[in-house]
Amino acid sequence: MEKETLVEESTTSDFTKIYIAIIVVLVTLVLFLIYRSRTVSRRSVLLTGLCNSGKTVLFARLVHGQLVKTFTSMKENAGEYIINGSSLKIIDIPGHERVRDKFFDQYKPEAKAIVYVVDSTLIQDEIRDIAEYLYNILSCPDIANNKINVLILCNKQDIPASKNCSTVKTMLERELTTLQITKSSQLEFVDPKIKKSSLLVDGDNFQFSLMSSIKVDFVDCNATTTEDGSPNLEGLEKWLSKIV
Ligand SMILES: Nc1nc2c(ncn2[C@@H]2O[C@H](COP(=O)(O)OP(=O)(O)OP(=O)(O)O)[C@@H](O)[C@H]2O)c(=O)[nH]1
Repeated sequence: MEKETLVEESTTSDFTKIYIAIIVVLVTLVLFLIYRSRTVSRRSVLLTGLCNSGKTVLFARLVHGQLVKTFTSMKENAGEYIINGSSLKIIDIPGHERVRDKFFDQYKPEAKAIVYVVDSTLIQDEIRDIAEYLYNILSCPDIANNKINVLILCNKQDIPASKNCSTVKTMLERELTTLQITKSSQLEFVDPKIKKSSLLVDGDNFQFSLMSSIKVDFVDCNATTTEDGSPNLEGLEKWLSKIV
């Protein structure tokens, strides 16, 4: 009789162990599925920059391998770019001030990298706007926290008045130095504790190399719009092949 009770007890405890194991596996599976559904896979390259910098021409060159006639976009363009046997999704974000933040916010969760296109012929006249939009991108927590790489693409190098990428870099560093001082003092006025969050780098002098979580590269480019002119996308394509 005693033996029977012992056998019964051990069978019951075996069943309990199996039940617990099944529950643990099910809970883990459910948690994993919830985690998977919340993590968006990052495989998009966002083409950003002011109006007329050349994003749509570049998009058409990369995605369709051809030259297109463009006009100011108010909607995004999206397409696949194949490189080294893999594919990246290229998203051309319109540069118009009224819509660019909306589209940037919509696509930043899937960004693997950001290409910031600059019209190198207008850098002197547009430096404030160019630096301000770039500041907004670089100070975006989603971009810094996910260590998203950024390429500053100095476009329209076929035009003699254009500045090359090392001049563009120097001009942007100077402007971003001013910008982060202005932004941080404005914020300090509102709340001294949030001053630090507005700085792109520690210290007053901004340099791209001092940014701790975002790597910023520079390359020259021309997406050339004439039928007979050959484009130069070599630097851009090399960079894309590294991040794919
Ligand atoms: N010469 C020259 N012109 C270019 C180059 N890339 C673009 N363009 C011209 O610049 C103008 C603007 O090009 P888009 O590609 O429409 O500019 P975008 O950045 O998409 O502009 P939005 O749609 O307003 O954001 C067009 O007239 C293009 O033909 C280039 O490398 N060289």
